[in-house]
Amino acid sequence: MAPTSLVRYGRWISRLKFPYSQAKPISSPSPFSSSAGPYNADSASPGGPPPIRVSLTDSAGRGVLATRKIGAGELIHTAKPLVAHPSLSSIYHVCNFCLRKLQRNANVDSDAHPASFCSEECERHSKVFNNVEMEADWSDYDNYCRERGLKYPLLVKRLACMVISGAISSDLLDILQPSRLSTDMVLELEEGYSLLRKALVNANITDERMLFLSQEWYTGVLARIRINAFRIELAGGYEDLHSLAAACVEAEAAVGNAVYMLPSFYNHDCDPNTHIIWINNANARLKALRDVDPDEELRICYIDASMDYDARRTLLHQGFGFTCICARCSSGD
Ligand SMILES: C[S@@+](CC[C@H](N)C(=O)[O-])C[C@H]1O[C@@H](n2cnc3c(N)ncnc32)[C@H](O)[C@@H]1O
Repeated sequence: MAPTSLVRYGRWISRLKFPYSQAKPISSPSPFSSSAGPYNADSASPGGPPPIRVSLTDSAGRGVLATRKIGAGELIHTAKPLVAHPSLSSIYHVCNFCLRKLQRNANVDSDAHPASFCSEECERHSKVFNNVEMEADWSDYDNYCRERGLKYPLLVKRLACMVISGAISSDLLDILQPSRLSTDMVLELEEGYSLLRKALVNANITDERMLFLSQEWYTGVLARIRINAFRIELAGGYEDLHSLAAACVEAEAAVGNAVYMLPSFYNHDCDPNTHIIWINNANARLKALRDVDPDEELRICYIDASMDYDARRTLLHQGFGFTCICARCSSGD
């Protein structure tokens, strides 16, 4: 059965407010600006929108399909985060907005507030969350994340601050697929929710501005982030595949995590035809790994493809909650 076209790229992109990715002309030097286009949040060639569409697939929900032939190595599109947050171990070393590594002479001594930025531009863009974030004391919440090794609640905290500041609507992520959370998992989230609420109440954020902040909202956002967040490792200037492969082997720990809109619709394949990379900051680049035919689905690999069959299946099941139906898995490789 041919995939049913659900959404043309530009339709929903124009419906949503993008805090990290306001549509700007090409001349705007936003840190998340792509090379072109009025929707430079998720854009590729100067000539128009990316050569993709989001459609229903036969067996893996919605997916991203090529609308024309795409050549190996071609940049399909770029994508700016809807929300990004440095990992706690990187917080003094990367830009609090775009996750770019800070220069050594940046003001990041141990007494400095973690909100360091790589440029005035990033500092200005960060106002969508930073004014609210700076009002609260996050020590208990951050400790809760640190002690449990949790990274996604940091993204929820930032999203909540964006909603409070009026930069985004509280339903921004609703379009994304949520993961199924067990009752035990939901109970575990209660502590994070009450710590987030407490930090904001103590910062005198009014009830009116926190109307959206129910436990249901917190759980729903985390359930979506869990499936759709990307762990960001910067390749730092490596663009070609061989150099990137070498860079990945040497890569330091992730600088942070981010959620995107379009990249969230890419399904997984253990032998992918597309990959997502980050060069200097959280601005993602989706590139074809081989020639792709029109109407062929573009798939990325969510995990380390070099793992064996059993390890891949366990990880995909535990981390993403699905049993992979890709051709490689079907062949038992
Ligand atoms: C990041 S979302 C991708 C977009 C998603 N299909 C949607 O409709 O929004 C990941 C989810 O897509 C589905 N999926 C992705 N790749 C798959 C695969 N190879 N086999 C089966 N399901 C897959 C799973 O439900 C998974 O949890």
